[in-house]
Amino acid sequence: MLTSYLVTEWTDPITKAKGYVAFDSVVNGVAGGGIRMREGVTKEEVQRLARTMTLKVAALDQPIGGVKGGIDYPSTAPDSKEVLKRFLEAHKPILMHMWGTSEDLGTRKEDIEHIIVHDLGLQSSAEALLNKLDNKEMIMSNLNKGLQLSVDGIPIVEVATGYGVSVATIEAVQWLGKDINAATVSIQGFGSVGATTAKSLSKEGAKIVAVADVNGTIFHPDGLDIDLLLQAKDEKGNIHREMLPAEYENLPRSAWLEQEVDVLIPAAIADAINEDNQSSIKAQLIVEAANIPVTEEAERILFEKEVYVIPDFIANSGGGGIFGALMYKNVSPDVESILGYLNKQISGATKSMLSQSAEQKITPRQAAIQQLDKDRVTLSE
Ligand SMILES: NC(=O)c1ccc[n+]([C@@H]2O[C@H](COP(=O)([O-])OP(=O)(O)OC[C@H]3O[C@@H](n4cnc5c(N)ncnc54)[C@H](O)[C@@H]3O)[C@@H](O)[C@H]2O)c1
Repeated sequence: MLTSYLVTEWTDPITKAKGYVAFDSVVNGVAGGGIRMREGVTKEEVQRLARTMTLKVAALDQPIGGVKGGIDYPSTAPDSKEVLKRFLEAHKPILMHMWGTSEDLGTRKEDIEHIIVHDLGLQSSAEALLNKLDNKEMIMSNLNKGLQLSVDGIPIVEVATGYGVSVATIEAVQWLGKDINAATVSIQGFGSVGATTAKSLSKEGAKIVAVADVNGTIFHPDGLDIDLLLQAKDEKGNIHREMLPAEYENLPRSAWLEQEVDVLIPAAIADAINEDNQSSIKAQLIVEAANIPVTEEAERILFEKEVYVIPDFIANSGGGGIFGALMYKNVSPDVESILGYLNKQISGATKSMLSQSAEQKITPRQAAIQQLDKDRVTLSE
């Protein structure tokens, strides 16, 4: 049973939806982490996600703890923004003093920022974190400038997560003695993380042969045209099949996992790879773009079969890394500096994690945790 530093439980007075905020750790009185909205989210899932946040902020050397919010409600419901608003209103005191937040699965940064600034009257969704800094005004101005940047029309926070996943993938593929230009990839999820990962990896020359969204897997052995998929996707990450070429095959939702590819990238749900389906995996490398997409037991079994999992708190740290870069690392608010910082950070962490994993015959996750500051990540089970 996972224990957290602090957990709130909330019930929406109108829909009766449940919501949770789990602080896994608090450093300097504050913690950072996004809000997930999905039907079926449990307190335990939120606590596990908060644990990942503790590891992520420690890996990025940010002076904050790890927290996560979760609302058990369908993000596609017409009143989902109203539910999100009531959840944020109820947590206003925590947002003012302890919790810097952002988006996650099923929520959008613009919606969260809009509610926090316009409805709650705070300065920013990162207010609690900014209040701890001496030069708050200057950093807030850099943060606002940085967060407004975009690449090819896609907001930098989204681009950065996918970019970071692709940096970790390239390092790991090289470590396995392969070239990214010759690598084939299958991705679960085509929302903000899956789509930007696909875009970034295809730019680097990888061949994305399969992409799954909630409606099934789209497959083509010669590789999918990612720009076309991006045009065919809506803001929830649903791909409109009628906009795709007839030769693209429509396979069941689970087919993404079974493909003969070099790399699998789960970029959607928790526990996507588990004890029951891990035996169908043919890839040698799994890069966790989603949070907690591989169960502990599946990871252990796969490692025995020399299938390596690059952990979420290294691979998908790019989005959170931007906040850290602009708030704590003095990185200037332009695309080149931000992506350059993330590249150095994530490729360095991936390389040293993999060499320690090989040297000590431990999983990449165990190696990465060993490399973190013990005081930050002494976790209670
Ligand atoms: N958004 C971020 O900044 C961010 C950063 C780091 C990690 N993450 C993690 O990445 C994951 C995805 O987040 P997102 O923001 O891209 O979500 P999103 O809501 O934008 O997209 C989710 C995608 O997954 C697909 N999907 C949902 N259920 C599925 C299923 N059962 N099978 C196949 N596909 C399914 C949806 O169709 C959609 O394409 C989450 O685990 C999240 O915690 C998000």
